[in-house]
Amino acid sequence: MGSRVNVAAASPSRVLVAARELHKAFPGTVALDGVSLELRAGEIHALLGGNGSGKSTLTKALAGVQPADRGTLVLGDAEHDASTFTPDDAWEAGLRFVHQQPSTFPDLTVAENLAVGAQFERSALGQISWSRQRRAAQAILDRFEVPVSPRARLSDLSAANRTLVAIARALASQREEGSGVLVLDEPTASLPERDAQHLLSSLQRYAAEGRSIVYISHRLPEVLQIADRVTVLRDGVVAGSLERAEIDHDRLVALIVGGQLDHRAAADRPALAAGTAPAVTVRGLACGRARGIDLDLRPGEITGLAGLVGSGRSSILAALGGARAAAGDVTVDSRPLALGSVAAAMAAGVAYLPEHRGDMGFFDHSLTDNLAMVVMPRYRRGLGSIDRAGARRAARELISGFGVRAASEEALLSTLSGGNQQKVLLARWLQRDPRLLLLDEPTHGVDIGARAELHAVIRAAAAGGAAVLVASSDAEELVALCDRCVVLVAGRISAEVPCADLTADDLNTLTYAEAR
Ligand SMILES: Nc1ncnc2c1ncn2[C@@H]1O[C@H](COP(=O)(O)OP(=O)(O)OP(=O)(O)O)[C@@H](O)[C@H]1O
Repeated sequence: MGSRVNVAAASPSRVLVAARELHKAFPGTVALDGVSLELRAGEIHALLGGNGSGKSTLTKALAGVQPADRGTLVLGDAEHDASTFTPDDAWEAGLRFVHQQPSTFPDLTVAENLAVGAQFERSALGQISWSRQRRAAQAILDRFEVPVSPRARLSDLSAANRTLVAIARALASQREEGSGVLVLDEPTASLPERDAQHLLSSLQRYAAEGRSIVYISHRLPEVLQIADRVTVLRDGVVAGSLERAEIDHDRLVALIVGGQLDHRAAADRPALAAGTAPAVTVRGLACGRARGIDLDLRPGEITGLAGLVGSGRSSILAALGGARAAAGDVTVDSRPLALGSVAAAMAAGVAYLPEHRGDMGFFDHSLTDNLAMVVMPRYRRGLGSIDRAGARRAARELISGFGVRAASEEALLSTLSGGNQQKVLLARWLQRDPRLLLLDEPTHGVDIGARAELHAVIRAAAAGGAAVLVASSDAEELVALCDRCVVLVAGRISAEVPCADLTADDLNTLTYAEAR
Protein backbone atom coordinates (compact mmCIF):
# COMPACT_ATOMS: atom_id res chain seq x y z
CA MET A 1 0.00 0.00 0.00
CA GLY A 2 2.93 2.31 0.70
CA SER A 3 3.83 2.52 -2.98
CA ARG A 4 0.60 4.17 -3.93
CA VAL A 5 0.82 7.27 -6.09
CA ASN A 6 -1.35 9.90 -4.52
CA VAL A 7 -2.46 11.94 -7.49
CA ALA A 8 -4.53 14.27 -5.33
CA ALA A 9 -1.56 15.15 -3.18
CA ALA A 10 0.86 15.34 -6.11
CA SER A 11 -0.97 18.03 -8.09
CA PRO A 12 -3.87 20.42 -7.64
CA SER A 13 -6.08 17.90 -9.32
CA ARG A 14 -8.96 18.26 -11.67
CA VAL A 15 -12.46 18.54 -10.25
CA LEU A 16 -14.48 15.75 -11.87
CA VAL A 17 -17.81 16.54 -10.24
CA ALA A 18 -18.99 19.48 -8.19
CA ALA A 19 -22.30 19.71 -6.39
CA ARG A 20 -23.35 23.24 -5.48
CA GLU A 21 -25.94 24.27 -2.95
CA LEU A 22 -28.09 21.16 -3.11
CA HIS A 23 -31.42 21.30 -1.30
CA LYS A 24 -33.83 18.44 -0.72
CA ALA A 25 -36.83 18.39 1.59
CA PHE A 26 -39.21 15.60 2.57
CA PRO A 27 -42.41 16.16 4.53
CA GLY A 28 -41.20 17.12 8.00
CA THR A 29 -37.47 16.88 7.18
CA VAL A 30 -34.92 18.97 5.37
CA ALA A 31 -32.49 16.27 4.25
CA LEU A 32 -30.08 18.54 2.33
CA ASP A 33 -29.87 22.21 3.18
CA GLY A 34 -27.38 23.80 0.80
CA VAL A 35 -24.79 21.03 0.50
CA SER A 36 -21.75 21.59 -1.73
CA LEU A 37 -19.09 19.03 -2.54
CA GLU A 38 -16.15 18.73 -4.94
CA LEU A 39 -14.82 15.40 -6.12
CA ARG A 40 -11.28 15.49 -7.52
CA ALA A 41 -9.48 13.06 -9.77
CA GLY A 42 -7.32 10.59 -7.88
CA GLU A 43 -8.80 11.07 -4.44
CA ILE A 44 -10.64 8.90 -1.97
CA HIS A 45 -13.21 11.25 -0.55
CA ALA A 46 -14.92 9.96 2.59
CA LEU A 47 -18.49 11.11 3.09
CA LEU A 48 -19.35 10.83 6.76
CA GLY A 49 -22.19 11.76 9.03
CA GLY A 50 -24.54 10.43 11.66
CA ASN A 51 -27.64 8.45 10.84
CA GLY A 52 -30.08 10.62 8.96
CA SER A 53 -27.50 13.33 8.25
CA GLY A 54 -28.19 13.20 4.50
CA LYS A 55 -25.50 10.95 3.00
CA SER A 56 -27.89 8.67 1.10
CA THR A 57 -29.98 11.60 -0.03
CA LEU A 58 -26.85 13.28 -1.44
CA THR A 59 -25.85 10.04 -3.15
CA LYS A 60 -29.29 9.66 -4.70
CA ALA A 61 -29.14 13.25 -5.95
CA LEU A 62 -25.76 12.54 -7.60
CA ALA A 63 -27.19 9.36 -9.13
CA GLY A 64 -30.24 11.20 -10.46
CA VAL A 65 -32.56 8.58 -8.93
CA GLN A 66 -34.04 11.09 -6.50
CA PRO A 67 -33.12 14.55 -7.79
CA ALA A 68 -32.53 17.42 -5.39
CA ASP A 69 -35.21 20.12 -5.23
CA ARG A 70 -32.65 22.68 -6.34
CA GLY A 71 -28.94 23.21 -6.79
CA THR A 72 -26.36 22.69 -9.50
CA LEU A 73 -24.24 19.76 -10.59
CA VAL A 74 -21.11 20.46 -12.57
CA LEU A 75 -19.81 17.44 -14.43
CA GLY A 76 -16.60 18.22 -16.27
CA ASP A 77 -17.54 21.18 -18.48
CA ALA A 78 -21.28 20.61 -18.33
CA GLU A 79 -23.53 22.31 -15.81
CA HIS A 80 -26.85 20.68 -14.87
CA ASP A 81 -29.83 21.86 -12.90
CA ALA A 82 -29.82 19.29 -10.08
CA SER A 83 -33.63 19.17 -9.98
CA THR A 84 -33.83 17.73 -13.48
CA PHE A 85 -30.73 15.54 -13.29
CA THR A 86 -31.42 11.99 -14.47
CA PRO A 87 -29.78 8.58 -14.03
CA ASP A 88 -28.77 8.79 -17.71
CA ASP A 89 -26.97 12.09 -17.08
CA ALA A 90 -25.13 10.47 -14.17
CA TRP A 91 -24.20 7.44 -16.26
CA GLU A 92 -22.98 9.58 -19.17
CA ALA A 93 -20.76 11.55 -16.80
CA GLY A 94 -19.11 8.36 -15.59
CA LEU A 95 -20.71 8.28 -12.14
CA ARG A 96 -21.07 4.72 -10.84
CA PHE A 97 -22.62 3.51 -7.60
CA VAL A 98 -22.11 0.34 -5.59
CA HIS A 99 -24.36 -0.18 -2.61
CA GLN A 100 -23.96 -2.13 0.59
CA GLN A 101 -25.71 -5.14 -0.83
CA PRO A 102 -24.48 -4.80 -4.40
CA SER A 103 -27.05 -5.56 -7.05
CA THR A 104 -25.36 -8.64 -8.37
CA PHE A 105 -27.02 -11.93 -9.32
CA PRO A 106 -26.04 -14.71 -6.91
CA ASP A 107 -27.13 -17.60 -9.12
CA LEU A 108 -25.17 -16.43 -12.16
CA THR A 109 -21.47 -16.91 -12.76
CA VAL A 110 -18.96 -14.10 -12.45
CA ALA A 111 -18.76 -13.86 -16.26
CA GLU A 112 -22.52 -13.61 -16.56
CA ASN A 113 -22.65 -10.98 -13.84
CA LEU A 114 -20.03 -8.93 -15.66
CA ALA A 115 -22.01 -9.19 -18.89
CA VAL A 116 -25.35 -8.14 -17.44
CA GLY A 117 -25.90 -4.48 -18.19
CA ALA A 118 -22.95 -4.49 -20.60
CA GLN A 119 -23.13 -6.41 -23.85
CA PHE A 120 -22.92 -10.14 -24.13
CA GLU A 121 -20.11 -11.23 -26.45
CA ARG A 122 -21.58 -12.75 -29.61
CA SER A 123 -20.27 -15.04 -32.33
CA ALA A 124 -20.32 -14.12 -36.03
CA LEU A 125 -23.78 -15.71 -36.22
CA GLY A 126 -25.07 -13.47 -33.47
CA GLN A 127 -25.23 -16.16 -30.80
CA ILE A 128 -23.90 -15.48 -27.34
CA SER A 129 -20.38 -16.85 -27.25
CA TRP A 130 -19.68 -18.14 -23.76
CA SER A 131 -16.00 -18.69 -24.38
CA ARG A 132 -15.56 -15.09 -25.55
CA GLN A 133 -17.68 -14.01 -22.66
CA ARG A 134 -15.37 -15.74 -20.22
CA ARG A 135 -12.29 -14.28 -21.90
CA ALA A 136 -13.77 -10.79 -21.72
CA ALA A 137 -14.63 -11.36 -18.07
CA GLN A 138 -11.12 -12.62 -17.34
CA ALA A 139 -9.69 -9.46 -18.90
CA ILE A 140 -11.87 -7.32 -16.62
CA LEU A 141 -10.94 -9.40 -13.57
CA ASP A 142 -7.24 -9.08 -14.45
CA ARG A 143 -7.50 -5.37 -15.03
CA PHE A 144 -9.13 -4.75 -11.66
CA GLU A 145 -7.14 -7.47 -9.90
CA VAL A 146 -10.13 -9.43 -8.66
CA PRO A 147 -8.90 -12.88 -7.62
CA VAL A 148 -11.83 -15.05 -8.80
CA SER A 149 -12.61 -17.31 -11.75
CA PRO A 150 -15.10 -16.14 -14.41
CA ARG A 151 -16.78 -19.54 -14.05
CA ALA A 152 -17.39 -19.23 -10.29
CA ARG A 153 -20.96 -18.71 -9.18
CA LEU A 154 -21.35 -15.46 -7.37
CA SER A 155 -23.07 -17.11 -4.40
CA ASP A 156 -19.93 -19.20 -3.84
CA LEU A 157 -17.66 -16.15 -3.47
CA SER A 158 -16.74 -14.40 -0.24
CA ALA A 159 -18.68 -11.22 0.47
CA ALA A 160 -15.54 -9.19 -0.26
CA ASN A 161 -15.05 -10.79 -3.66
CA ARG A 162 -18.73 -10.31 -4.50
CA THR A 163 -18.30 -6.62 -3.75
CA LEU A 164 -15.12 -6.51 -5.85
CA VAL A 165 -16.98 -8.09 -8.78
CA ALA A 166 -19.71 -5.45 -8.43
CA ILE A 167 -17.06 -2.72 -8.39
CA ALA A 168 -15.23 -4.20 -11.39
CA ARG A 169 -18.53 -4.31 -13.25
CA ALA A 170 -19.16 -0.65 -12.45
CA LEU A 171 -15.63 0.47 -13.36
CA ALA A 172 -15.47 -1.57 -16.57
CA SER A 173 -18.48 0.31 -17.89
CA GLN A 174 -16.80 3.71 -17.48
CA ARG A 175 -15.84 5.08 -20.86
CA GLU A 176 -12.38 6.41 -20.23
CA GLU A 177 -9.90 4.20 -18.55
CA GLY A 178 -9.05 5.41 -15.06
CA SER A 179 -11.51 8.27 -14.89
CA GLY A 180 -14.97 8.87 -13.55
CA VAL A 181 -16.42 8.66 -10.07
CA LEU A 182 -17.20 5.57 -8.03
CA VAL A 183 -19.53 5.99 -5.04
CA LEU A 184 -19.47 3.22 -2.47
CA ASP A 185 -22.07 3.08 0.27
CA GLU A 186 -20.65 1.22 3.28
CA PRO A 187 -18.98 -1.48 1.25
CA THR A 188 -17.26 -3.05 4.26
CA ALA A 189 -20.25 -2.99 6.61
CA SER A 190 -20.54 -6.76 6.85
CA LEU A 191 -16.98 -7.72 5.96
CA PRO A 192 -14.55 -9.14 8.46
CA GLU A 193 -11.32 -7.23 9.00
CA ARG A 194 -9.09 -9.07 6.56
CA ASP A 195 -11.60 -8.93 3.69
CA ALA A 196 -12.20 -5.26 4.38
CA GLN A 197 -8.45 -4.60 4.10
CA HIS A 198 -8.34 -6.38 0.75
CA LEU A 199 -11.14 -4.19 -0.53
CA LEU A 200 -9.54 -0.99 0.80
CA SER A 201 -6.26 -1.63 -0.95
CA SER A 202 -8.12 -2.25 -4.22
CA LEU A 203 -9.87 1.09 -3.79
CA GLN A 204 -6.55 2.85 -3.26
CA ARG A 205 -5.29 1.38 -6.52
CA TYR A 206 -8.41 2.46 -8.42
CA ALA A 207 -8.10 6.01 -7.08
CA ALA A 208 -4.40 6.17 -7.94
CA GLU A 209 -5.38 5.55 -11.57
CA GLY A 210 -7.13 8.94 -11.55
CA ARG A 211 -10.68 8.13 -10.50
CA SER A 212 -12.49 9.81 -7.69
CA ILE A 213 -13.81 7.40 -5.06
CA VAL A 214 -16.54 8.51 -2.69
CA TYR A 215 -16.43 6.34 0.37
CA ILE A 216 -19.40 6.32 2.76
CA SER A 217 -18.72 4.58 6.04
CA HIS A 218 -19.31 4.63 9.76
CA ARG A 219 -16.01 2.85 10.37
CA LEU A 220 -13.59 5.60 11.33
CA PRO A 221 -10.39 3.51 11.40
CA GLU A 222 -10.91 2.76 7.69
CA VAL A 223 -11.50 6.40 6.95
CA LEU A 224 -8.31 7.36 8.79
CA GLN A 225 -6.49 4.75 6.79
CA ILE A 226 -7.57 5.61 3.27
CA ALA A 227 -9.26 9.01 2.98
CA ASP A 228 -7.50 11.85 1.15
CA ARG A 229 -10.29 14.21 2.07
CA VAL A 230 -13.37 14.03 4.24
CA THR A 231 -16.71 15.79 4.10
CA VAL A 232 -18.93 15.43 7.17
CA LEU A 233 -22.66 16.05 6.97
CA ARG A 234 -24.76 16.88 9.97
CA ASP A 235 -28.48 17.58 9.84
CA GLY A 236 -28.35 18.15 6.10
CA VAL A 237 -25.50 20.66 6.05
CA VAL A 238 -21.74 20.29 5.62
CA ALA A 239 -20.45 20.29 9.20
CA GLY A 240 -16.86 20.37 7.97
CA SER A 241 -14.39 19.32 5.29
CA LEU A 242 -10.90 18.13 6.13
CA GLU A 243 -7.81 17.63 3.98
CA ARG A 244 -5.63 14.59 4.54
CA ALA A 245 -3.25 16.33 6.96
CA GLU A 246 -6.14 17.57 9.12
CA ILE A 247 -7.93 14.24 9.51
CA ASP A 248 -7.77 12.71 12.96
CA HIS A 249 -10.13 10.58 14.98
CA ASP A 250 -11.22 13.18 17.53
CA ARG A 251 -11.86 15.83 14.89
CA LEU A 252 -14.00 13.42 12.91
CA VAL A 253 -16.02 12.40 15.96
CA ALA A 254 -16.54 16.02 16.96
CA LEU A 255 -17.77 16.89 13.47
CA ILE A 256 -20.05 13.86 13.25
CA VAL A 257 -21.74 14.11 16.62
CA GLY A 258 -21.44 17.90 16.95
CA GLY A 259 -19.65 17.74 20.30
CA GLN A 260 -18.19 15.10 22.53
CA LEU A 261 -19.35 11.50 22.61
CA ASP A 262 -21.36 10.57 25.65
CA HIS A 263 -19.13 8.16 27.52
CA ARG A 264 -21.80 7.17 30.01
CA ALA A 265 -22.72 4.42 27.61
CA ALA A 266 -19.45 2.68 28.33
CA ALA A 267 -20.05 2.57 32.10
CA ASP A 268 -19.36 -0.80 33.68
CA ARG A 269 -22.19 -3.09 34.52
CA PRO A 270 -22.29 -4.97 37.79
CA ALA A 271 -20.24 -8.14 37.59
CA LEU A 272 -22.24 -11.26 36.98
CA ALA A 273 -22.75 -13.24 40.17
CA ALA A 274 -20.71 -16.43 40.04
CA GLY A 275 -22.81 -19.54 39.65
CA THR A 276 -25.84 -17.80 38.10
CA ALA A 277 -27.93 -20.54 36.51
CA PRO A 278 -28.29 -20.28 32.74
CA ALA A 279 -31.54 -18.89 31.39
CA VAL A 280 -30.94 -20.73 28.13
CA THR A 281 -29.16 -24.01 27.44
CA VAL A 282 -28.26 -25.16 23.94
CA ARG A 283 -27.08 -28.72 23.29
CA GLY A 284 -26.04 -30.25 20.01
CA LEU A 285 -27.62 -27.50 17.91
CA ALA A 286 -27.31 -28.07 14.17
CA CYS A 287 -28.49 -25.53 11.64
CA GLY A 288 -27.03 -24.58 8.26
CA ARG A 289 -23.30 -24.81 8.64
CA ALA A 290 -23.40 -24.86 12.45
CA ARG A 291 -22.96 -28.26 14.09
CA GLY A 292 -22.73 -29.60 17.64
CA ILE A 293 -23.22 -26.19 19.25
CA ASP A 294 -23.37 -26.24 23.06
CA LEU A 295 -23.96 -22.97 24.89
CA ASP A 296 -25.08 -21.86 28.34
CA LEU A 297 -26.44 -18.33 28.30
CA ARG A 298 -26.92 -16.69 31.66
CA PRO A 299 -29.28 -13.84 32.50
CA GLY A 300 -27.36 -10.58 32.62
CA GLU A 301 -24.60 -11.90 30.41
CA ILE A 302 -23.72 -10.68 26.91
CA THR A 303 -22.11 -13.39 24.82
CA GLY A 304 -20.48 -12.56 21.49
CA LEU A 305 -20.36 -14.86 18.49
CA ALA A 306 -17.18 -14.20 16.50
CA GLY A 307 -16.29 -15.92 13.26
CA LEU A 308 -15.77 -15.32 9.59
CA VAL A 309 -18.66 -14.91 7.20
CA GLY A 310 -20.03 -18.41 6.64
CA SER A 311 -18.78 -19.71 9.98
CA GLY A 312 -22.35 -20.33 11.16
CA ARG A 313 -22.91 -17.24 13.32
CA SER A 314 -26.13 -16.14 11.67
CA SER A 315 -27.45 -19.70 11.42
CA ILE A 316 -27.21 -20.15 15.19
CA LEU A 317 -29.13 -16.96 15.86
CA ALA A 318 -31.76 -17.76 13.25
CA ALA A 319 -32.18 -21.26 14.71
CA LEU A 320 -32.67 -19.95 18.25
CA GLY A 321 -35.06 -17.29 16.94
CA GLY A 322 -37.17 -20.01 15.30
CA ALA A 323 -36.58 -18.56 11.84
CA ARG A 324 -34.77 -21.60 10.44
CA ALA A 325 -35.25 -25.33 10.76
CA ALA A 326 -32.77 -26.77 13.24
CA ALA A 327 -32.03 -29.88 15.28
CA GLY A 328 -30.85 -30.09 18.88
CA ASP A 329 -32.05 -29.47 22.42
CA VAL A 330 -32.70 -25.95 23.64
CA THR A 331 -34.29 -24.93 26.92
CA VAL A 332 -35.44 -21.51 28.05
CA ASP A 333 -35.92 -21.28 31.81
CA SER A 334 -35.62 -25.08 31.93
CA ARG A 335 -38.53 -25.56 29.52
CA PRO A 336 -37.79 -27.21 26.15
CA LEU A 337 -38.07 -24.86 23.19
CA ALA A 338 -39.75 -26.19 20.04
CA LEU A 339 -37.29 -25.36 17.24
CA GLY A 340 -38.28 -24.08 13.81
CA SER A 341 -41.14 -21.89 15.02
CA VAL A 342 -40.95 -18.13 15.45
CA ALA A 343 -44.21 -18.20 17.41
CA ALA A 344 -42.84 -20.78 19.87
CA ALA A 345 -39.64 -18.77 20.28
CA MET A 346 -41.57 -15.56 20.91
CA ALA A 347 -43.86 -17.28 23.40
CA ALA A 348 -40.78 -18.51 25.27
CA GLY A 349 -39.43 -14.95 25.56
CA VAL A 350 -36.96 -14.99 22.67
CA ALA A 351 -36.45 -11.78 20.67
CA TYR A 352 -34.52 -12.01 17.40
CA LEU A 353 -33.16 -9.13 15.33
CA PRO A 354 -31.77 -10.57 12.07
CA GLU A 355 -28.86 -9.16 10.11
CA HIS A 356 -30.80 -7.94 7.15
CA ARG A 357 -33.62 -5.74 8.22
CA GLY A 358 -35.67 -6.89 5.26
CA ASP A 359 -35.46 -10.57 6.27
CA MET A 360 -37.90 -10.51 9.08
CA GLY A 361 -40.03 -8.02 10.77
CA PHE A 362 -39.59 -4.99 8.53
CA PHE A 363 -43.08 -3.74 7.81
CA ASP A 364 -43.43 -0.61 5.79
CA HIS A 365 -46.05 0.81 8.07
CA SER A 366 -45.84 3.68 10.51
CA LEU A 367 -43.38 3.58 13.39
CA THR A 368 -46.36 3.26 15.74
CA ASP A 369 -47.57 0.11 13.96
CA ASN A 370 -44.08 -1.35 13.84
CA LEU A 371 -43.52 -0.78 17.55
CA ALA A 372 -46.97 -1.88 18.69
CA MET A 373 -47.17 -5.08 16.66
CA VAL A 374 -45.16 -7.21 19.09
CA VAL A 375 -47.09 -6.02 22.15
CA MET A 376 -50.59 -5.84 20.67
CA PRO A 377 -52.42 -7.22 23.74
CA ARG A 378 -51.41 -4.02 25.57
CA TYR A 379 -53.53 -1.97 23.19
CA ARG A 380 -56.53 -4.25 22.61
CA ARG A 381 -59.75 -2.90 24.01
CA GLY A 382 -63.18 -4.55 24.04
CA LEU A 383 -65.01 -5.44 20.79
CA GLY A 384 -61.81 -5.65 18.76
CA SER A 385 -60.95 -1.98 19.09
CA ILE A 386 -57.38 -0.78 19.50
CA ASP A 387 -56.12 1.97 21.79
CA ARG A 388 -54.39 3.83 18.99
CA ALA A 389 -53.72 6.92 21.12
CA GLY A 390 -51.95 4.72 23.69
CA ALA A 391 -49.87 3.04 20.99
CA ARG A 392 -48.88 6.43 19.58
CA ARG A 393 -47.95 7.74 23.01
CA ALA A 394 -45.76 4.70 23.67
CA ALA A 395 -44.20 5.07 20.21
CA ARG A 396 -43.39 8.73 20.89
CA GLU A 397 -41.69 7.78 24.16
CA LEU A 398 -39.63 5.04 22.50
CA ILE A 399 -38.64 7.34 19.62
CA SER A 400 -37.38 9.96 22.04
CA GLY A 401 -35.82 7.40 24.42
CA PHE A 402 -33.87 5.75 21.63
CA GLY A 403 -32.97 9.03 19.92
CA VAL A 404 -34.67 8.01 16.67
CA ARG A 405 -34.62 10.76 14.03
CA ALA A 406 -38.04 10.69 12.39
CA ALA A 407 -40.56 13.28 11.27
CA SER A 408 -43.16 11.79 13.66
CA GLU A 409 -44.39 8.47 15.09
CA GLU A 410 -46.64 8.20 12.04
CA ALA A 411 -43.71 8.30 9.57
CA LEU A 412 -43.27 5.16 7.49
CA LEU A 413 -40.37 2.98 8.59
CA SER A 414 -38.94 3.08 5.05
CA THR A 415 -38.54 6.85 5.21
CA LEU A 416 -36.03 6.61 8.08
CA SER A 417 -32.31 6.39 7.47
CA GLY A 418 -30.79 2.92 7.87
CA GLY A 419 -29.41 3.44 11.36
CA ASN A 420 -32.65 4.89 12.61
CA GLN A 421 -34.56 1.89 11.26
CA GLN A 422 -32.22 -0.33 13.25
CA LYS A 423 -32.96 1.60 16.44
CA VAL A 424 -36.71 1.21 15.89
CA LEU A 425 -36.41 -2.54 15.39
CA LEU A 426 -34.32 -2.93 18.55
CA ALA A 427 -36.75 -0.75 20.51
CA ARG A 428 -39.58 -2.94 19.25
CA TRP A 429 -38.16 -6.13 20.72
CA LEU A 430 -36.95 -4.63 23.95
CA GLN A 431 -40.52 -3.66 24.86
CA ARG A 432 -41.15 -7.36 25.45
CA ASP A 433 -38.46 -7.63 28.14
CA PRO A 434 -37.02 -10.67 26.41
CA ARG A 435 -35.45 -13.56 28.27
CA LEU A 436 -33.12 -14.23 25.36
CA LEU A 437 -32.11 -11.39 23.05
CA LEU A 438 -30.54 -12.46 19.75
CA LEU A 439 -28.81 -9.70 17.80
CA ASP A 440 -27.18 -10.21 14.42
CA GLU A 441 -24.95 -7.25 13.48
CA PRO A 442 -26.94 -4.93 15.78
CA THR A 443 -25.07 -1.75 14.86
CA HIS A 444 -24.74 -2.44 11.16
CA GLY A 445 -25.01 0.95 9.45
CA VAL A 446 -25.36 2.76 12.77
CA ASP A 447 -23.32 5.91 13.38
CA ILE A 448 -20.71 6.26 16.07
CA GLY A 449 -22.91 8.23 18.47
CA ALA A 450 -25.93 5.99 18.04
CA ARG A 451 -23.73 2.94 18.35
CA ALA A 452 -22.72 3.95 21.87
CA GLU A 453 -26.40 4.53 22.64
CA LEU A 454 -27.39 1.14 21.25
CA HIS A 455 -24.67 -0.56 23.27
CA ALA A 456 -26.03 1.15 26.38
CA VAL A 457 -29.51 -0.10 25.55
CA ILE A 458 -28.25 -3.65 25.04
CA ARG A 459 -26.35 -3.51 28.35
CA ALA A 460 -29.47 -2.25 30.07
CA ALA A 461 -31.46 -5.16 28.63
CA ALA A 462 -28.85 -7.55 30.04
CA ALA A 463 -28.85 -5.76 33.40
CA GLY A 464 -32.63 -6.21 33.38
CA GLY A 465 -32.16 -9.99 33.25
CA ALA A 466 -31.97 -10.91 29.57
CA ALA A 467 -29.39 -13.34 28.26
CA VAL A 468 -27.92 -11.67 25.17
CA LEU A 469 -26.25 -13.36 22.22
CA VAL A 470 -24.64 -11.00 19.69
CA ALA A 471 -23.10 -11.89 16.33
CA SER A 472 -20.88 -9.27 14.76
CA SER A 473 -18.16 -9.12 12.13
CA ASP A 474 -16.69 -6.18 14.03
CA ALA A 475 -14.22 -7.42 16.64
CA GLU A 476 -14.03 -3.96 18.24
CA GLU A 477 -17.74 -4.12 18.86
CA LEU A 478 -17.64 -7.58 20.39
CA VAL A 479 -14.83 -6.87 22.85
CA ALA A 480 -16.42 -3.55 23.85
CA LEU A 481 -19.89 -4.95 24.35
CA CYS A 482 -19.60 -8.55 25.50
CA ASP A 483 -18.66 -10.38 28.69
CA ARG A 484 -17.26 -13.29 26.74
CA CYS A 485 -16.85 -14.34 23.13
CA VAL A 486 -17.39 -17.68 21.49
CA VAL A 487 -15.31 -18.18 18.34
CA LEU A 488 -16.84 -20.20 15.52
CA VAL A 489 -14.82 -21.86 12.81
CA ALA A 490 -16.47 -23.74 9.98
CA GLY A 491 -19.66 -24.24 11.95
CA ARG A 492 -18.12 -25.39 15.23
CA ILE A 493 -17.12 -23.64 18.43
CA SER A 494 -13.35 -23.48 18.47
CA ALA A 495 -12.70 -21.22 21.46
CA GLU A 496 -14.40 -19.37 24.27
CA VAL A 497 -12.72 -16.34 25.83
CA PRO A 498 -13.66 -13.79 28.49
CA CYS A 499 -13.63 -10.23 27.13
CA ALA A 500 -12.30 -8.43 30.21
CA ASP A 501 -8.72 -8.14 28.91
CA LEU A 502 -9.33 -9.13 25.31
CA THR A 503 -8.44 -6.72 22.50
CA ALA A 504 -9.97 -6.67 19.03
CA ASP A 505 -6.61 -7.77 17.63
CA ASP A 506 -6.60 -10.79 19.98
CA LEU A 507 -10.06 -11.74 18.83
CA ASN A 508 -9.21 -11.31 15.14
CA THR A 509 -6.11 -13.41 15.64
CA LEU A 510 -8.17 -16.15 17.24
CA THR A 511 -10.76 -16.04 14.47
CA TYR A 512 -8.21 -16.19 11.67
CA ALA A 513 -5.69 -18.45 13.36
CA GLU A 514 -8.43 -20.97 13.95
CA ALA A 515 -9.56 -20.67 10.35
CA ARG A 516 -6.22 -21.74 8.91
N1 LIG B 1 -38.23 9.15 1.10
C1 LIG B 1 -38.15 9.83 2.25
N2 LIG B 1 -39.24 10.33 2.84
C2 LIG B 1 -39.15 11.06 4.00
N3 LIG B 1 -38.00 11.32 4.65
C3 LIG B 1 -36.86 10.84 4.10
C4 LIG B 1 -36.87 10.06 2.88
N4 LIG B 1 -35.59 9.72 2.59
C5 LIG B 1 -34.82 10.26 3.57
N5 LIG B 1 -35.58 10.92 4.46
C6 LIG B 1 -35.10 11.65 5.66
O1 LIG B 1 -34.02 12.48 5.27
C7 LIG B 1 -33.01 12.50 6.29
C8 LIG B 1 -31.68 12.10 5.68
O2 LIG B 1 -31.72 10.69 5.40
P1 LIG B 1 -30.53 9.90 4.69
O3 LIG B 1 -31.07 8.54 4.35
O4 LIG B 1 -29.97 10.72 3.59
O5 LIG B 1 -29.47 9.78 5.88
P2 LIG B 1 -28.07 9.01 5.94
O6 LIG B 1 -27.06 10.05 6.30
O7 LIG B 1 -27.84 8.26 4.67
O8 LIG B 1 -28.29 8.03 7.18
P3 LIG B 1 -27.75 6.52 7.52
O9 LIG B 1 -26.33 6.66 7.96
O10 LIG B 1 -28.62 6.12 8.68
O11 LIG B 1 -27.95 5.68 6.30
C9 LIG B 1 -33.49 11.55 7.38
O12 LIG B 1 -34.09 12.31 8.40
C10 LIG B 1 -34.52 10.69 6.69
O13 LIG B 1 -35.52 10.24 7.61
